[in-house]
Amino acid sequence: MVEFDDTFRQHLRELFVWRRDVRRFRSDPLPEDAIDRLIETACLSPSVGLSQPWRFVIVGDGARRQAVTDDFKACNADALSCYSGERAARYATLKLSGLEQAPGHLAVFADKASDIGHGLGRATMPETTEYSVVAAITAMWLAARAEGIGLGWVSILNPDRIHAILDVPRSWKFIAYLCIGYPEAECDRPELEQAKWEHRRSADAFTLRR
Ligand SMILES: Cc1cc2c(cc1C)N(C[C@H](O)[C@H](O)[C@H](O)COP(=O)(O)O)c1[nH]c(=O)[nH]c(=O)c1N2
Repeated sequence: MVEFDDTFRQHLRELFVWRRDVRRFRSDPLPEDAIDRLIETACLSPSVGLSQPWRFVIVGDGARRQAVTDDFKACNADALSCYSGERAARYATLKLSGLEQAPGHLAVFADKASDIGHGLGRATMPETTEYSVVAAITAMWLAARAEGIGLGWVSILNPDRIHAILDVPRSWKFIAYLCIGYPEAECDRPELEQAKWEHRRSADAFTLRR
């Protein structure tokens, strides 16, 4: 049996504290097998009915990467136009993707048509397919940080455009586009907190007791 001691638990807590959404990447490349290893770890995640609905697309093609970056720029301009006044001015200063610097691009989808798992757990809550994929992304995020690799989740994208750019099956639902690389800096506070956009609140703020 494997046991985890206090030192491990302390380190694990530090891993949670120091995991960041990274938008600023150094230009040095990742080890050749880094993304495959992260995918392997992600595949150890829980999934509804053991359906393993995650589908990963490693995006290495320059034209496709550029098309995703262009889509981000268009979506981000639209997002900016939804704010006004001081909030708009602040939004305009935020760096919300590392698409142009990150050596690794990874798109993640949920396969809504797969019969792996034989539907167990999904009849009343079909959205558990997507939840399972998000669980896998979280595992990957932490595993990456544990080896000094940063991961940045980009959602300011048009899912239909991403489908077309990456030419994946229609039954795959777009979940995340991840930038992966070595971070320029480490920090124990979210970048959005440093930029005074939002702050992390204590667990009490989100916990009811009945
Ligand atoms: C589903 C989802 C989608 C996004 C994000 C996260 C998640 C979970 N985040 C990252 C988000 O801003 C970040 O997690 C919080 O600000 C907290 O910071 P840390 O992750 O603790 O560094 C994110 N960040 C960003 O710069 N551009 C984006 O499009 C997104 N989209």
